[in-house]
Amino acid sequence: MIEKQTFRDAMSCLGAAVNIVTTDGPAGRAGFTASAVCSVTDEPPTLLVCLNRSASVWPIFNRNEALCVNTLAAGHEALSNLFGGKTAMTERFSAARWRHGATGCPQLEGAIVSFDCRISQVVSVGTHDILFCELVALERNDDSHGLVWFDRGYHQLMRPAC
Ligand SMILES: NC(=O)C1=CN([C@@H]2O[C@H](COP(=O)(O)OP(=O)(O)OC[C@H]3O[C@@H](n4cnc5c(N)ncnc54)[C@H](O)[C@@H]3O)[C@@H](O)[C@H]2O)C=CC1
Ligand SMILES: Cc1cc2nc3c(=O)[nH]c(=O)nc-3n(C[C@H](O)[C@H](O)[C@H](O)COP(=O)(O)O)c2cc1C
Repeated sequence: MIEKQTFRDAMSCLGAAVNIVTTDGPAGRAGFTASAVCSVTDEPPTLLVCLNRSASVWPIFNRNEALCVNTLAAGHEALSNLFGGKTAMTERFSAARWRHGATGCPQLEGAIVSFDCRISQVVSVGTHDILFCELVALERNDDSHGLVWFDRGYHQLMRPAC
């Protein structure tokens, strides 16, 4: 049996994009930072987000049935920490500018890419819900540099000079 801490230490070796996942709808507005985001299939275009059921935002995502994955750019480190927990929702959202896409979920101005989605399926595994999200619309910003969560810290990724 692998200990939880041993698993986490190993997972900290996997670099991942950092995202602010937002929702809005009948249950209200919410957002949280997530590195557990992954492409699933391109027919239909679908990604997944893993959300801890003990997070304060879980009941809101569970009821709204739509979300937007906003992939963060270099310079978004403080915003990522703000959405990383223990902060009031109004404080999180007042720290940035947002647009509203097809689903009505908040899209972060300056995100590298925003995936506006409907939640198509939810599977519970252990402490988390895996939210399968079918793409409705997307917005890209090809000018900013990237941001990765690796070894418990942020690392900026420069685009190659052309
Ligand atoms: N999948 C998740 O729920 C993740 C949660 N976090 C949370 O952010 C905070 C800071 O994380 P780190 O500085 O990276 O240190 P950490 O030691 O808590 O986590 C190291 C790595 O383990 C994985 N991990 C952490 N908590 C997990 C969870 N509850 N379930 C599944 N995988 C998990 C992630 O890949 C994470 O980067 C912690 O509170 C952590 O729980 C961070 C990354 C992913
Ligand atoms: C870099 C980073 C990545 C995270 N990734 C995830 C994730 O993939 N899934 C998740 O459920 N929580 C993740 N978290 C933790 C949530 O952002 C946090 O639990 C969420 O903001 C809810 O906190 P609250 O219960 O205080 O509102 C991450 C936190 C950080 C700082």
